[in-house]
Amino acid sequence: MTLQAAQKPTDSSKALYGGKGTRRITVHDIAAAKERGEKWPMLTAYDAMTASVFDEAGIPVMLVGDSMGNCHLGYETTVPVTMDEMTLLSAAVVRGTKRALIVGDLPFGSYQEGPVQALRNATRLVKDAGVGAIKLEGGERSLGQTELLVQAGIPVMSHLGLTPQSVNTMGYRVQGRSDEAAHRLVRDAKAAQDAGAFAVVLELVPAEVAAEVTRSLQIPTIGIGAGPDTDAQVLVWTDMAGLTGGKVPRFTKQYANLRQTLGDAAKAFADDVVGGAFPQEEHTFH
Ligand SMILES: Nc1nc(=O)c2c([nH]1)NC[C@@H]1CN(c3ccc(C(=O)N[C@@H](CCC(=O)O)C(=O)O)cc3)CN21
Ligand SMILES: CC(C)C(=O)C(=O)O
Ligand SMILES: [Mg+2]
Repeated sequence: MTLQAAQKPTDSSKALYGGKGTRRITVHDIAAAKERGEKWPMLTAYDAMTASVFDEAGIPVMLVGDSMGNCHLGYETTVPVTMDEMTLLSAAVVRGTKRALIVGDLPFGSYQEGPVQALRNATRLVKDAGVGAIKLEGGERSLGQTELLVQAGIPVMSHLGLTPQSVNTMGYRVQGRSDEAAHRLVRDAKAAQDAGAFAVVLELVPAEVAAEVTRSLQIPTIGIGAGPDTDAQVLVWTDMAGLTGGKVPRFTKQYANLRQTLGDAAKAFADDVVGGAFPQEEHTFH
């Protein structure tokens, strides 16, 4: 934060979270939040109904993550997710929301061939699904893609550190632990910023490294497993709400236990049907 920004009185009515604004949030609002030194939350969403709940709760930015692969579509990883799946679910999330900036994740194989492929697929998410921005993994390795998209008028969110689309070469390990890897991360982040990215996701990197990247950039950093010093925090919504089955990453905090709640509701319904307690007169037409 610049000294000038620090001394500016904060206008809380403009806040991304808790502010009074009702129109759709844009990347300009994200830049303004960084100027004010405001921290903000981001959640993934994969369907219209859940997205509408988060929109009404005031979540300012939602990511239609390719984590839909393992969290919504039943795949093992994010790798199999297709552009058709991403387009369908992104359109649903856009329809379910009025205020949040919706970011569509470019899935594996939809931008690695080069800038032209990236532009074709990002354009599809903007035109057919209505997203306000797209996200892609990689800093220097995705430079050409980022530049062409920004030139075409599509806001780009970069994603560094653990990039799950590279699970087959990287695994799911903390990134940027060595000095060399930490320097590479700072370089990648600056490259993304110079190419025109409006924000950078930092996934599973040491807190100290995420703090250094955050200090080095003018655009906001969004952490997931990256400690407390990033400008924003993102979680996969099913992890945050306690709906994900099985093991969840240690960086997740569970704010509800939807898996238990939904399972209990299903059992209560089943018990009522089997025992004849549902339907009752008020549920019945004559
Ligand atoms: N449900 C879910 N939550 C996520 O956060 C998430 C996904 N799915 N799918 C896409 C990526 C993959 N992510 C992952 C996957 C595994 C680990 C993991 O196993 N992490 C170890 C730490 C490993 C280490 O210490 O190096 C952990 O115990 O958290 C982390 C992030 C994050 N994303
Ligand atoms: C974890 C976030 C950053 C993501 O890329 C996803 O949900 O796909
Ligand atoms: Mg993703």
